[in-house]
Amino acid sequence: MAEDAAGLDAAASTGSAADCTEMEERQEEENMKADLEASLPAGQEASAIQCRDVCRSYGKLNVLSNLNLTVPQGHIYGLLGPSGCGKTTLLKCIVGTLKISRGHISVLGKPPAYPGHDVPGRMVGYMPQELALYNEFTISDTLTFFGRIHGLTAKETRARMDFLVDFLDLPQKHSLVRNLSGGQKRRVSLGAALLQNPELLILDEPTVGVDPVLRAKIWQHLLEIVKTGRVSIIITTHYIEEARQANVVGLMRSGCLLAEGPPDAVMKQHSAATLEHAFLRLCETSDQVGSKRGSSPPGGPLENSQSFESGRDESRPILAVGPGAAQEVPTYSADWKVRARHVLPKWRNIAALMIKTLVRMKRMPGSLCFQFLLPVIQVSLICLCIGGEPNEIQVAVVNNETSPSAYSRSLLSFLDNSSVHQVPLSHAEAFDGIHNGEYWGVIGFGENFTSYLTKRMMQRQVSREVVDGGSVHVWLDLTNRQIALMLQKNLHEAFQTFVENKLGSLSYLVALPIKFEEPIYGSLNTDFTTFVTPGAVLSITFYLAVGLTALSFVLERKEGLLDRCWVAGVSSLETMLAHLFSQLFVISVQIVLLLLFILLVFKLPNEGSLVLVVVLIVLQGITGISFGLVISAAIDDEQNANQAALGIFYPNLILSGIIWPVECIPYPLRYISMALPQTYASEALRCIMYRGWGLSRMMVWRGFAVTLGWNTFFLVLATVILKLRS
Ligand SMILES: Nc1ncnc2c1ncn2[C@@H]1O[C@H](COP(=O)(O)OP(=O)(O)OP(=O)(O)O)[C@@H](O)[C@H]1O
Repeated sequence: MAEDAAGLDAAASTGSAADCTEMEERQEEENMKADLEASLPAGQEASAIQCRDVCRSYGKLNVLSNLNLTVPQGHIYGLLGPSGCGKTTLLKCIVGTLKISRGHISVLGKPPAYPGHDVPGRMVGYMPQELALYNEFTISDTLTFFGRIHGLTAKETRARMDFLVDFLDLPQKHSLVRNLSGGQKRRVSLGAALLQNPELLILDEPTVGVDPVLRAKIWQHLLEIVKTGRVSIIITTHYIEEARQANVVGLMRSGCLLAEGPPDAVMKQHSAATLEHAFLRLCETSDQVGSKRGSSPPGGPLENSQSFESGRDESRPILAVGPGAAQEVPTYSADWKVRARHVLPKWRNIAALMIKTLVRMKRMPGSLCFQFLLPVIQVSLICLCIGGEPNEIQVAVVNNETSPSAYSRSLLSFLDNSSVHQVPLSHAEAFDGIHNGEYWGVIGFGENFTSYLTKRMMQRQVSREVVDGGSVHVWLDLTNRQIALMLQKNLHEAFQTFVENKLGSLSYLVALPIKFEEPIYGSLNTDFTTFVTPGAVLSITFYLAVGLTALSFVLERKEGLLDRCWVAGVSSLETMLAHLFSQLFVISVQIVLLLLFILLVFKLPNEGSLVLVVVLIVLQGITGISFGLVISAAIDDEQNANQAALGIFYPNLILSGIIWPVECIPYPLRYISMALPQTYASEALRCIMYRGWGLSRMMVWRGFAVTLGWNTFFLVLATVILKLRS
């Protein structure tokens, strides 16, 4: 506390002797530069990283404000600062996973992600703050995966792996990452950053959760690898004192660099015995000057820090190292071939990512089986439970005829007994029962039904009483339309069979004057299942692909895996293509199983080309993957991603005419329905399967065209969102 108070006093006296202090500071800066230059081995004055006037904000929150930082070549740079001051953000800007809003960054001679530059790529080893490891991988899988991306041969990877397992004191290399302790996982993550012997190491808190002995060993290794002068390291740590081993430290606060220089020089300048005290003094001085200037704009400490030290360049740290902020930004150029190569996807990376997905699938056999079987289960449930004939429908029968040869008995015998269960009752019991919900209908016959019906059949003119008495009277509970319709249909069919039985060739005399000829397409027995299934197959394929894609990407981003792969040199396009190809494998198996079930088990007809059927379903799967990519590009959190995927499920299912014909949708909504990915596609699939149509028919090619259109739109949208958000 005494020291803190002294620091505050010193800061207070700064204002009264401003000129004097300024001169002293300049002198100190000169001394610092001299110290740093003296610490540089000959020929290493070049800088590995240069940040000039770097600004970066998240929305309205300014995280980096005119930050200047220089990491000399062949040095360890310890970046220190309190939690939330912007260290991780700065590192992400340096490796290129975040774009800066203003300023200039040069990493190993060029801006990050510059065409033809290997940053991100092989030149940089990045250990993010998150563990960023695949839990289903073993240590060996993890290092092999990054080895593949960096283009190491299997032999090189093995040699490095053996060294790193030994050096980082890792468990057996066949241990699963998910079974490792927190500290062991961090060491695997560090191993992945060190794997390819990069020229630049960017380590975000590599020693958190690591025991002091291993921490010392890691620092010793870092000091050793920089000795050659080829490797430069920037490291953040919460253990401020361990940064004394760094060649240069940068003290950061509220998005600005307060000081930068060799640790001893920083401590000397602030008459502090430890780096922690030096940092405390710097903060106090910064606060003093800030409050003296009265410049406390709203927006929190990040903005306050911009007004550090009155009368000097705000962006300049107290102890600048290397070229000043005013240095001109160099211009870079790359010819079109390099630019084209930079944009084109690398098959090596795509293959590495696909192998990664396959290895993960292999490690999760339960989940893979579920993925394969889920669509089959869903479509089986649809075929079994939707559109079939109701069974054992309870119907009350009030028959006032008693004779065993009565027509009423004969007619009732033609009623399908498996679907209609007849319960003979008295008039009162029957109506009590239907009012109590025990029966779906009451079928009534008058006592003269047989004689009246005979008269109706034989005589040209009959009275109204004869017509009424010779009719079957039916009272229905129409609250369930499907059951009521089935009862009506069964009664009509029973009557038709009865008439044919009684009148034989003369039955046409009592037939309705409407004759349904052989159907042009489909069969007379077509049920609702036949209508629903094609659309359901498309919808199932689409949604499973949406779910898998959206969730896997959101989770990978959340765990820092996407960033880590990007820094290793994998582009967003390569990630998307690899995901698309590996998902295509899953979709293909799903589709084969789906088709086997609907065509062979549930015997749905397919009059058209099986190739067209398969291609259309695969394209719908790709639409699902593309839509999943849009969700994962736009949404960071898995809960929101889930909600987005589920949120569109029901409206899309209803509006696409999958469970009920589009013709029933009222007009303003019909336009939306027509634009949806599955409306015309379902229609096209029905046309192929039931009408045997090919691509020459508009209703078929329109389904393909709309699906391809959506695929393109979703993929472009996902790419644009990813670009805008990086
Ligand atoms: N994706 C983001 N969206 C919005 N704000 C963010 C985001 N990432 C970081 N921030 C904010 O930016 C500020 C700096 O965060 P950053 O992670 O760079 O700090 P840090 O110095 O690395 O902290 P720590 O030492 O705790 O890791 C914090 O206020 C944080 O809340």
